[in-house]
Amino acid sequence: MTNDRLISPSILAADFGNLQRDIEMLNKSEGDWIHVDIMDGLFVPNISFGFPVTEVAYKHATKPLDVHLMIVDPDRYIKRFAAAGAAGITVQFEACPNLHRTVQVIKETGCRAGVAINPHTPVAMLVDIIGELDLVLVMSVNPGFGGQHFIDNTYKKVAEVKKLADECKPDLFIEVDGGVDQTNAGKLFSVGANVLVAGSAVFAAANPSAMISTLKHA
Ligand SMILES: O=C(CO)[C@@H](O)[C@H](O)COP(=O)(O)O
Ligand SMILES: [Fe+2]
Repeated sequence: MTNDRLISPSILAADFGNLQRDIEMLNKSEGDWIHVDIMDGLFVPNISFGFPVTEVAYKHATKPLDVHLMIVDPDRYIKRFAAAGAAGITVQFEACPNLHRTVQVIKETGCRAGVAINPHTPVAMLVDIIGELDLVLVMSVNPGFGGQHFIDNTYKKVAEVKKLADECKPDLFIEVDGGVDQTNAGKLFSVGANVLVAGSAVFAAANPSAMISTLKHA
């Protein structure tokens, strides 16, 4: 497995009536992680799901759970998501007034620590913390919903994260999330992303597993 072109399909777009089936499909696919979107109706204007669904995903998955917390005050729930099966936990920069402490709490659980930045948040806001992170997630839509249109300014931001990472954190995972499909995946990898999240592109495809392969080799 190469480490520079990972795909993290988002189960937000899965069929929740057939979640076990969809996770088993992901297990057999070329996908690397399984992206789990947690939305609280406060940080974002939508509620997705919480611990029970995360636990079901963990029970059936043979791949690491990549948990994306779009919630206010995430410190309250980090340990519980780790116990529910997260391998990595990503919090939103905009939801964390004491970000070093939050990252420390994630690391204490043994999970990979990630920070996501919204489309309007400059990459420069991460300068003083990037060395502590395992993953930076560049949001390419405003978080809260699947199926939104990819924001083109993301390419520039990914290149900026890559430049920073080359200076102080060469093994950083640089993840992109929102509106990722076969029209932008290749360019995202070429400007420095090494993990792509895809929900609608995968689960709306006639052959989701083949779409995962298409994205991975874009
Ligand atoms: O975090 C989010 C949305 O806020 C994502 O992870 C979505 O689940 C991606 O869905 P698509 O844009 O790929 O449909
Ligand atoms: Fe996400």
